[in-house]
Parts: sequence; C-alpha cells; structure tokens
Amino acid sequence: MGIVLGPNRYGKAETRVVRVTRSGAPGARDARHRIKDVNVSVSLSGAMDDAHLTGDNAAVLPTDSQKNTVFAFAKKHGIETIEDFGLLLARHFVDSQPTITHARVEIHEYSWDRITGGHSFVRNGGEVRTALIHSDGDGGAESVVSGLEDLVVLNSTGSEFHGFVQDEYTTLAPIGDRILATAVTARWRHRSAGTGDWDDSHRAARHHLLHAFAETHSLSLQQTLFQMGRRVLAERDELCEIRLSMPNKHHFLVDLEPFGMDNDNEVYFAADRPYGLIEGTVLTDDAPHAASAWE
Ligand SMILES: O=c1[nH]c(=O)c2[nH]c(=O)[nH]c2[nH]1
Repeated sequence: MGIVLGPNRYGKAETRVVRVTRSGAPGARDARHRIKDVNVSVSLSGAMDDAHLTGDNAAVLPTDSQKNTVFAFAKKHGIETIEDFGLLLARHFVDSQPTITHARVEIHEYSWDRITGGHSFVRNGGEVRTALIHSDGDGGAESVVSGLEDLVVLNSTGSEFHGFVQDEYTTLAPIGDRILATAVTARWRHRSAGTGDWDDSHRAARHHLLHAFAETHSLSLQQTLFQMGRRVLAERDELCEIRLSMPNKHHFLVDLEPFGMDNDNEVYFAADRPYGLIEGTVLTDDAPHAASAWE
C-alpha cells in the first residue's frame, strides 16, 4: 500500500483590517470618513508537494507575507467592495507567484452606520456581508459567491406547520398560527466573475430575501426557504444559484393556566436550543457548472 499526499491548501486566516478613507483635516470637526471593517482569509494552492514531503519551502509564499499583502493592498487600492478586493488579492497571488496556481479568498464585512457628523460610527447589528472568491489568475477560471450571515427575521403570524409524519415519538401538535423566526445565512453564486455592480447586486438580493420572507404565508420553514431563494433568482439575472441555511428559532407558547390566565398567542418562550436547521440550495436550470465556487 502506498501513501500519498492528497489535496492541500494553506494561507493566512482572518486578517482583520479596518480601512479609513479620510477627507478633511485630521481631527477637524468637518472631517468626513468612510470605514471598511473586514476579516480576510486567504488560502493558496499549487506546487506544494515538496513542502509537505521533504520540508523544502522553496515554493512557499509565507502566510505572513499574505497577511502583509492584505494590509498593503488595503492602503494601495482601498476597499470598495469585498468582491473586488477579493478578486484583486486572489489574482495577485496567482499572477505573481509561479508556484501558486489557485487562490481562495473569503472576506467577511462588518457594517457601521454613521452616528452624527462625519467620523462617529455605531456597529450595525450582527449581520455580516460575505464574499468567497476563487481564482486561477487573471484570464483563468474564476468564481464569485456573495452572501450574508445572521440576518435575523421574524414573522409574528402567517406561519403554520401541520400534516407532518406522526411516529411513536411525535408529540408536536399541528399548529395553524405560530411565530416563524430565523437567522438567515445565504450565499449566492454569480454567473460570472466579470466586474459587476457588487453593491447593487447585494442590496437587491438582501431586499428580495427579506420581502419573500415577509410575504410568504408559510406552511413550513422549508417552503419559506425555497420561496426566498426563488425570488432572488427570479429577480436577479446575474445570479444562478443560492444556498440558504436557516435555523428555526422556536418560540413556544407559555402555559399561563396555572396563573389563571389564557395565552392567546401573546406570551412566548424564545428557546435558543435545540433548533431545527433547515438548509437548501435553489438554482436556475441553466446554472453554469459551479467548479470550486463553493469550496
Ligand atoms: O417549519 C418547520 N419545519 C420542520 O421540519 C419542523 N419540524 C418541527 O418540529 N417544526 C418544524 N417547522
């Protein structure tokens, strides 16, 4: 039996960068700043057999250099959108290093709203914008997957769940009116990595996810998931596939009878675990092959 090296990749994970774009004199009352707060993970692959088999590092661009590149590019090019910044980095590593043939760059962005004036900010909830870039270099195969995490939503009515399997362990009662709540993780694949209006595309996808959630009379979270994915793809031609992961954040009616009170869908216990976890992919029937887009 022989033993061989399988697929491998390496890189610097979670370089946290805050890029400030300044206008106005430092410290001036009218200074107007823009901030981009991101978490960048780079992962490279290529001719790394010797590094693993013999310890010869001649092909290895240190992960420390990768981290430095992220900071240097933030200064040199600024960070407009995480998709463009990811493509720039991914192409750079492949195009500048003969031993690197593929780059994966994942970026999470934390958003900040202005408080007042031009340079005071408040973190905008827990929602995170995401981008996952794969590149074989400029002119080679490339993919862009955009997305979001922790988009927390709730419908206080318009949700039912019944008609499900009953086995010997089933105690759940069918219900005609319940709270439906979830924290959406969604990732959507662009048909092409060619320069798109990434901000507009993201704004629209998020808008359609929210509106489909609100406007679907739900018979299950699974049905809501499909409607959310379907709406995004129906409205946005630049997208061909969306993957959704949605925990069912259960809200249980509290029994108030011991206190002589009824509970007409007014007082709930918000349980944090366990939770149902509903996950699914929705895609157009002409979606191009995904290759490594989701890896
Ligand atoms: O929307 C739901 N889907 C399920 O599959 C499920 N299972 C469960 O216990 N509650 C729910 N709700």
